[in-house]
Amino acid sequence: MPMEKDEDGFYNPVATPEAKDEPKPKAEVEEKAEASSKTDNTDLINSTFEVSVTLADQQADSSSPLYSVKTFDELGLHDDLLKGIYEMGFSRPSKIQERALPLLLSNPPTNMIGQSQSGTGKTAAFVLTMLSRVDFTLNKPQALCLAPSRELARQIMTVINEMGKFTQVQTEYAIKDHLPRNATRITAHIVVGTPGTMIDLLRRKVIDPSGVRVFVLDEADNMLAQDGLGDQTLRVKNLLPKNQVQIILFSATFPDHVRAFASKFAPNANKIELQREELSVDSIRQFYMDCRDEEHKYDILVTLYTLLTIGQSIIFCQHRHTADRISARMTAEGHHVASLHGAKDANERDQIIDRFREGKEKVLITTNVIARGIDILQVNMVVNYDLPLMNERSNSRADDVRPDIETYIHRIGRTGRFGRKGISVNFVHDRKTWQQMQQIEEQTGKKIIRIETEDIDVMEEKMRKALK
Ligand SMILES: Nc1ncnc2c1ncn2[C@@H]1O[C@H](COP(=O)(O)OP(=O)(O)OP(=O)(O)O)[C@@H](O)[C@H]1O
Repeated sequence: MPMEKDEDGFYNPVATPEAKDEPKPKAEVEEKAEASSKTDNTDLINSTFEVSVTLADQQADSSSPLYSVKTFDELGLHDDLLKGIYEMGFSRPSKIQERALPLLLSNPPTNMIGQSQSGTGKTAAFVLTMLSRVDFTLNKPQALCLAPSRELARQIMTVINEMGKFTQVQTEYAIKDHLPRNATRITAHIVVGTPGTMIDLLRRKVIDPSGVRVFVLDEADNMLAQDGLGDQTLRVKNLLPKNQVQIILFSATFPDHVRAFASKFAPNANKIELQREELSVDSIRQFYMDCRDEEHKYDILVTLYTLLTIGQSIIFCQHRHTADRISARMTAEGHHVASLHGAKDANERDQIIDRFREGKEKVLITTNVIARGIDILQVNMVVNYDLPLMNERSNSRADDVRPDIETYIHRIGRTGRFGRKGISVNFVHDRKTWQQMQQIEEQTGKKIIRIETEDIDVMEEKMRKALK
C-alpha cells in the first residue's frame, strides 16, 4: 500500500491514484501575524547574513542596485498597497524582501525559488507579488497559494487581507470543511489553501484556473517532498494553464533531495539561496537538558512551567498521543496548557490556534503540524520534548533513526521571529537521543548548550539571560 505523510509528519496508507482522484479530501496535510509593535529597529533588518542570488537572465548583474531595494517606495507598487504595508508597521524591507521583491515584480514575470531563514519576512514578499499581479476588475481566481497546514493557510490569508486592506481584493479559502459541498464558482481573486482541498475545488470546477497568473508554494520543500505532499502539489500545478503562471517557491530550507525537483517545478527561476551554516538565525539560543528517562522528561517540563509562561511557548512531540497525554496530565495537575494536532477536527483546531495567538493560552503542546510557518511574535521558547525524527522508512535500521534536520530548523524557528530573541530546549534522555542531538549540532553548525536539570535556579538564570 502506498504511504503518504500527513500533516503531523506521520505516514498513512493512501488510496490508489484512481481512487484518490475522487473528491474525498483526506485529513489534509494543511492568521494574522501579530502585526502589533512592528519595528525596523531589529537585528534582522541590519543583519549581515549573505544570500547567493542566481538570476534566470544570465546577462543580468545580480550586484546591480536594480536587483535590491532599500525602501518599499522604490518598488513601483500601487499606493493602496504601500498604504497597507505601512499600516502594518513595516517601514523598510527585510533582506529577503529587498532582494526578492524586485525580481518577483519585474516583467515579464519570472519564477522564483527563494530561501531565507525563519521569521525573516518571506510571506510579505509573495503576498505583495500576488496582490500586485491581480486585476481587481476580473472576478476570477488569479493567484493560488498552497501551504502545508490549515493553520498556516489561515495565517497567510490574514496577511493578504491586511496588506490588501486598501485594495478591492477578494479572497477565498481552499481548506477542509470551509466551503459547503454545493459551493458555486469562486469569484475571489486569491485562493489560499492546502493541496487536497485545492485539487478538489479545481476538479469540481469550483475554481476556474483559466485566469491564474501566480502560483505560490509556501514551505515549498515540504510541499514538493516526494514522500509527502509533492504528489498532490504537482497535481494542482497540472490543473493550471501552461506557460502563463509565475511559480514562486519559498522556504527556509531546501534540502538537496528536493532542489532538483524544485528547479523542474519552477523552471528558469531566479534563485536566492542560503549557505548551509546560515539556515537558522543566531537570535535563537539553543540548549539541551539531560533527562534520565521518559518520565524525567515530563517532570522537567513541569518544572519549566513558570519559565514557559513568561512569554509563550510551544512544546513539540513526535506523536499525537504524547501531546494529548502530557497535556491531559499537566491539566489534571492544575497547569494551563492546550494541545493541537492533526487528529482534531477543523473547527477545534481553528479555535485552539486562535486562542494561543491571542495569548489566552500560553503553552501549546503540539506535533509537527505547526512546525512550519506559524508566526506568533510572543513565542520566546520552543521545547523539543521529542527530537524531530526522520520517518522509519527513510532510515536503514530501526535503531539508527536519523534526526529530521529540516523540521528541527523549522520548529526552533517558531521563536526568534524577525530579529527577536528566543530560546529552544531539547530534551535528551538516552544514548540514541544524545547522538541524534549531536547530529543536529553538526549539521546545523550551531552550538547547543547544556543546562543542568538539577539546579532550577541556575537553569532559570541561564534562560532569562538568553532572552535579555
Ligand atoms: N519589513 C518588515 N518590517 C517589519 N516586520 C516585518 C517585515 N517583514 C515581515 N515582518 C514581520 O516579521 C514576522 C515574520 O515574517 P514571516 O512570517 O513572513 O516570516 P517567514 O520568513 O515566512 O518565516 P517562516 O520561514 O517561519 O515561515 C512577521 O510577524 C511579519 O509581520
